[in-house]
Amino acid sequence: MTLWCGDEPLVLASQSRARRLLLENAGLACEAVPADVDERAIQSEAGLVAPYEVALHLATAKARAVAAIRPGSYVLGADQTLALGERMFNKPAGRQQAMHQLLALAGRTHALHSAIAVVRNGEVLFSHVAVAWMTMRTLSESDVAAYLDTAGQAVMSSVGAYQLEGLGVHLFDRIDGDHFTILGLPLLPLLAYFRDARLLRF
Ligand SMILES: Nc1nc2c(ncn2[C@@H]2O[C@H](COP(=O)(O)OP(=O)(O)OP(=O)(O)O)[C@@H](O)[C@H]2O)c(=O)[nH]1
Repeated sequence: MTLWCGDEPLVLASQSRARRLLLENAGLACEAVPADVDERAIQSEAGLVAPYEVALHLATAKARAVAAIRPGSYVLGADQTLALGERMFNKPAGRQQAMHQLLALAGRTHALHSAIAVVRNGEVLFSHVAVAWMTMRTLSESDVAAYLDTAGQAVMSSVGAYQLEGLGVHLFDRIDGDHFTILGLPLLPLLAYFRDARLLRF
């Protein structure tokens, strides 16, 4: 059963399991078609530096890339950036980088910008950027090592090296923002758009 009632399917232009599960748990069956794009090259060519602009530009680029090979479909692209002051982080390449990133974030507040864009036949029908402010506990190197030992390889799939709905919750003192934004998909404004566009059964 799906709540999607569009005359064409919903396609998620993302490899993210978290994003796909958020949509499926909301009753929106979708086809996942990761966008085959070079995110760093797109960001560099656009000359963007503001975290929310980077997230929006990449989400739109991913949606456009998949919409070009799925004519007629409603294609949802998404992207999340993590910023600590002027410094932006990407997904850690391995344990050592995850250790360094988490020690840099510890005891401070970083911003997660999550952007979404819906593209159909080359037209951007909807886009949105949301931000969450994440205040991490003061952590020692042994604290981070124990976390990484326990959380394992999964941390490499998140831009901040944590899954908030999992063991990542132990890293934080305070969170200001929407749960879905933190997981990388601002679901409430997306559902509002789909509802207004009469693409949902209710
Ligand atoms: N489960 C979970 N995933 C998170 C959390 N925070 C960030 N993420 C994931 O971290 C990833 C952010 O990297 P992105 O570049 O936006 O997305 P991606 O995983 O590379 O996938 P694409 O959309 O194909 O680019 C996304 O998959 C988010 O869902 C969290 O707290 N929990």
